[in-house]
Amino acid sequence: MINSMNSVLKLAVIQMNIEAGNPDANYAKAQRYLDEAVAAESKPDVIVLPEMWNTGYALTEIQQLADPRGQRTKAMISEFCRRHAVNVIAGSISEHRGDGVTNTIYAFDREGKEVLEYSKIHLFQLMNEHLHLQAGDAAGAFTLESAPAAAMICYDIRFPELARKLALGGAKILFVPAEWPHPRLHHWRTLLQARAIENQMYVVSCNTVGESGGTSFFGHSMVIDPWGEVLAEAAEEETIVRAEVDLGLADEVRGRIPVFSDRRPALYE
Ligand SMILES: O=C(O)CCC(=O)C(=O)O
Repeated sequence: MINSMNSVLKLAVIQMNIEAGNPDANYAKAQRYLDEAVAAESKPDVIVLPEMWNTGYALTEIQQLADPRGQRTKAMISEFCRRHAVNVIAGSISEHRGDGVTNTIYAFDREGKEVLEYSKIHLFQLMNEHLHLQAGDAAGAFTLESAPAAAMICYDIRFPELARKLALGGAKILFVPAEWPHPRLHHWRTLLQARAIENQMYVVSCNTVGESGGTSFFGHSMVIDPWGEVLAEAAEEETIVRAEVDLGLADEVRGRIPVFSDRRPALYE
């Protein structure tokens, strides 16, 4: 466990191609990448998966394909976390909740205990999410090894109010699983860096790669520090992005430029 004396975390971000409409293939691939991530000499503390990694954007079949109450995903990830004593931000999956399907992140700690369930609250109309998915109704704050952390999903990063709320709640690191496509690479990079700089926190994004239904996903998963420096960035192929972060830097940056205490919310909220 980390504490105030040890806030360094090794990250492994799994940037993978997802086969739309083929959960069995995607669960098998995710398992292979998880195994590869922990096999490294420098074992990660936290592993991150991308958005909708079980089904991809097979939205017209999503009712049949989504994981009922997330049971298959939760069993697989929880067991993996326990076996390897590692935290996993299980990207997001399509979860069937009985009355509809949500785009939901789970996070599990080193004991295999679920510490976060967050369903995407802003559905992306350009890709018809609003026609097939139910939006969540709560923000994604959680605790990662004693530190305040948060998660948002893909399109959510266009809503700075959400990231600010999570940062005001104390989050020092924000995880962003995504399936973000061409041609908006400059939006992706700029928005992620902006969320890191304005909220003085780490941003860890995990995008997909490959083609699906005429849409091309560009990868470029990124680890950005609270100054906005890019510590690691993938290209457009499948890969595991590895980086080390020190959550103490968020406190240091917040101390040097006291954005939070300088806010004048009465004038603009
Ligand atoms: O906001 C964007 O440009 C992309 C968002 C997106 O692809 C998503 O939320 O799935």
